[in-house]
Amino acid sequence: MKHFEKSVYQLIVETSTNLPVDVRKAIKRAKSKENEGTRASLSLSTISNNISMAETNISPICQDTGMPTFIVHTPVGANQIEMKKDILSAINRATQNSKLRPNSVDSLTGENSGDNIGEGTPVIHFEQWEKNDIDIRLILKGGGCENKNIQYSLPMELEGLGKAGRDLDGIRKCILHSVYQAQGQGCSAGFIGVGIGGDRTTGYELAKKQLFREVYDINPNPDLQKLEEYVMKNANKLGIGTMGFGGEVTLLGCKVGVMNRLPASFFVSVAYNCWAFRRLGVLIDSTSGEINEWIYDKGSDDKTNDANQNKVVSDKGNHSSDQKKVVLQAPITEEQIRDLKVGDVVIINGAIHTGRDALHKYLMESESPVDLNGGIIYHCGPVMAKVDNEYVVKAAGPTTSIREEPYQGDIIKKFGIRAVIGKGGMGAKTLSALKEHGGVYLNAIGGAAQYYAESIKKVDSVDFLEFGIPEAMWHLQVEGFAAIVTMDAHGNSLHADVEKSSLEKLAQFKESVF
Ligand SMILES: O=C(O)C[C@H](O)C(=O)O
Ligand code: SF4
Repeated sequence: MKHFEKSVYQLIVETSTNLPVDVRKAIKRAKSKENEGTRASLSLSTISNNISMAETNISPICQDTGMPTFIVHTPVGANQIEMKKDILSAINRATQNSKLRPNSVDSLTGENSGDNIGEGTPVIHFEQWEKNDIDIRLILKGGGCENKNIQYSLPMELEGLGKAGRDLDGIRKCILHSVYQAQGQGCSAGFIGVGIGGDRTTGYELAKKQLFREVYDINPNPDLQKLEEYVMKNANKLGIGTMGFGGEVTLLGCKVGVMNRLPASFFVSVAYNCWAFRRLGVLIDSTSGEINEWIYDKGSDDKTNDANQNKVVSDKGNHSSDQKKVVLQAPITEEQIRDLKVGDVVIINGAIHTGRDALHKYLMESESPVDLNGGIIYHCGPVMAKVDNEYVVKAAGPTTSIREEPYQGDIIKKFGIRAVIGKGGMGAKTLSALKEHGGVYLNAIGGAAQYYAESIKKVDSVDFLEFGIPEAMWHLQVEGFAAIVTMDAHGNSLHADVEKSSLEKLAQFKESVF
């Protein structure tokens, strides 16, 4: 199979950079349901714009290219050992060419392997079938949405919904709860795959497998079809919206599968996938290794961007006249920060510094290599390329901020940081530090990695490269970097408000339906 490696490489590049048509359609539909000018609508414009940019630039849609997971069906007698070698080679090549971010991290030492290859990564499932072609499907599911997966063990008591029993109605409650608990942190609006039954392991596998179904297919099982339709109709009533900003559309797809279980166990496993729902597949000729056919429609001609695309979040926020647009340049003063309120749009120029999990832990015990007084921290793990010995940003959207909740408040105060950019919001401890010290939390659009990469004009330098590319502290110069104040120095948090109101809305689904 002379061309197999090249075909797998093509599959990886397309999956990372070119969103499938059914996903684009779902995003376009969501956009049409949001009122013009709202935060949700403007965020969806940024997302659509980002999707087009990724396709044009042949660069990752989102900087987190996830856990590459392949499901391969091979003809009887095909050499799976050779295929695996080729898949690893293609993964390595795609990583070196900045189509994938190096994402394989040693869980004990924290060392990044640098090529996406390591114990357990990538994931490759082989199965035989009685056809002549090789069917190979790939999903790149990022870590932020993976963290929002959830597994329920019935019967149980669910927040807002009461008792969930071992029946279709109990399953219904679990699914609605799963959407609620994700809030905007998995880059809503999202897609869910649900696995009913199995054990803890196969339940999650079944859930993830559902994500390989087309967004607009119809479940052949009438009960599950009914359930999927119900969830699609009702989950959006939770009002969480794109990025958790509030809005009409929270869920873009729901696919449910079922398998047998043990008498003692009843699991409902939910795999949450962000809007950057990257999965494609190919049928490959098992003699030549050439691609015969693409299994899902690839993006290309369905341009989802619209007239609003370049206005993005820099337009007025949610129809309120006291929300303003402010240009900030570090170092920022306390006075400038105290002047900002939730809903304001901020345009950042000048220096920002990336920092995520490893850096926050480090800064708790050690000094910063640069002066952060009045500075801006960006929760981001970019994709970088080295061109002529200089680093160039290839993709750089925000990462989920809540992971830094144990550290952030202390770090803001210790180093005099004035603004934190991320996504999904932070908790009570950070909110109180923002109030005490005079700081803001700025929400960028999760997944919009091409859009933000464009506003990064220069990489000044880097510290802690030994943490790996995503975890290093990159010192960047930005121009026109737009984000929304979602937590201010007056104790207000849009995230806390949306969480509270969505919990109230969840309670309307308490009564039994099925
Ligand atoms: O690791 C990242 O860059 C982002 C992650 O997928 C997240 O959603 O937090
Ligand atoms: S940052 Fe958002 S869009 Fe990207 S992988 Fe994470 S959850 Fe998905």
